Amino acid sequence: MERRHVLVTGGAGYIGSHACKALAKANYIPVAFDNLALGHEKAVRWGPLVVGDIGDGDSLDRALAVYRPIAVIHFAAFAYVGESVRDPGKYYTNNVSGTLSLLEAMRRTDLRTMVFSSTCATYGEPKTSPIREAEPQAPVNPYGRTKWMIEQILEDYASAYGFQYAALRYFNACGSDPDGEIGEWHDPEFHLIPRAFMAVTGQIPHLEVFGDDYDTPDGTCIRDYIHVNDLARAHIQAVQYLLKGGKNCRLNLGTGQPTSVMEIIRAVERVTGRPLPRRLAPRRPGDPAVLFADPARAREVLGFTAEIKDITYMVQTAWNTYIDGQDLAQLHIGEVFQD
Ligand SMILES: NC(=O)c1ccc[n+]([C@@H]2O[C@H](COP(=O)([O-])OP(=O)(O)OC[C@H]3O[C@@H](n4cnc5c(N)ncnc54)[C@H](O)[C@@H]3O)[C@@H](O)[C@H]2O)c1
Ligand SMILES: O=c1ccn([C@@H]2O[C@H](COP(=O)(O)OP(=O)(O)O[C@H]3O[C@H](CO)[C@H](O)[C@H](O)[C@H]3O)[C@@H](O)[C@H]2O)c(=O)[nH]1
Repeated sequence: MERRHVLVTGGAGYIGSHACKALAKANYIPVAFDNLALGHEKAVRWGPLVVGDIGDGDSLDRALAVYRPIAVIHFAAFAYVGESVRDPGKYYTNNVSGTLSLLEAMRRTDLRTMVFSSTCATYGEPKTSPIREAEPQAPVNPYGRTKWMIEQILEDYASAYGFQYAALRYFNACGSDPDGEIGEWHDPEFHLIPRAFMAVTGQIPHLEVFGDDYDTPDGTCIRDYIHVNDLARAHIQAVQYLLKGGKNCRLNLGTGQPTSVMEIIRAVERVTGRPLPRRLAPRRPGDPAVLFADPARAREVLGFTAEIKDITYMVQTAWNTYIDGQDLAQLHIGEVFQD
């Protein structure tokens, strides 16, 4: 059968590049559309890279005309919670206006199928976990609000223009390609597991543990860590579900398994075989004590269940592709990881 194209905005980024690899394995041709603001050319290895901005309608029109994709998986966004509080304009412009520009380009070519990267940050600080999709949407920062706004825009585009969408609310993406071809290469990096590696390797003097007096068994925050390959697979299942005429949906993507910051710290020490220098720091504003998914709906709707449950394995895959700050700077200019 002819291999069909899928446009992957943000395809040079962390989750997007893993999705591209999974798409190619599933016999699609992933077309990465990325402005390389935060992504890496070297992470695009399974299909063409179009260097363009989702805010640029002409660039999108050209890519859609050349590749005629059957669907769009939309990862491109800024996703730093703290930065979104300091500079909300940057987030509303890139995430919300950028998505509107993309949706309008899709309308111009009569392409109406989108899988969208949403986040559990749309729930804000829910009173209880596991979190079901019906929980109130109450984001507590501009980043989360941009994602919730986009979900509502998608609903309006579905009603008025016949768009089909799946908004996938990820919990904490982690780990990397078990083959070691791509990894989580963020600069700057604020996520717990790569920050822990930075402390283990001396890139930073110590990991700050944001609070140990939460109402949790060991006092540290609890999250739901889902492996990036499981996330990638969920996106392909969502594309296939929509193309078969599946109903529009908003789904949690998590394992449903609660893991504390201390449990991550111990996994990092086990995997690296080194002590993790750490220091207690004040609670990070806006951090809920406990956040984990009820994954039942994604199973019912997409038939999706996260396969990787072992946190040590998740951390191991991340460690295998960890790149320190200096090499990461080189990755931007393409001097390492030659094909
Ligand atoms: N990492 C997580 O734990 C997590 C959790 C929930 C949701 N998400 C969402 O998943 C998506 C991907 O996250 P990630 O961790 O892979 O981030 P990432 O920064 O690694 O990838 C985002 C990519 O989008 C590109 N991009 C940004 N703005 C663009 C624009 N205007 N035009 C074209 N390209 C643009 C960047 O260059 C980058 O390659 C984001 O939408 C994020 O909000 C991530
Ligand atoms: O240096 C650190 C970094 C994190 N943490 C703790 O580790 C846990 C995980 O923190 P991350 O920053 O790795 O991720 P978040 O839980 O803040 O994730 C949120 O922000 C992400 C955006 O990057 C996603 O949108 C995700 O859905 C949303 O819940 C939190 O309890 C945090 O307090 C530390 O103790 N020290």
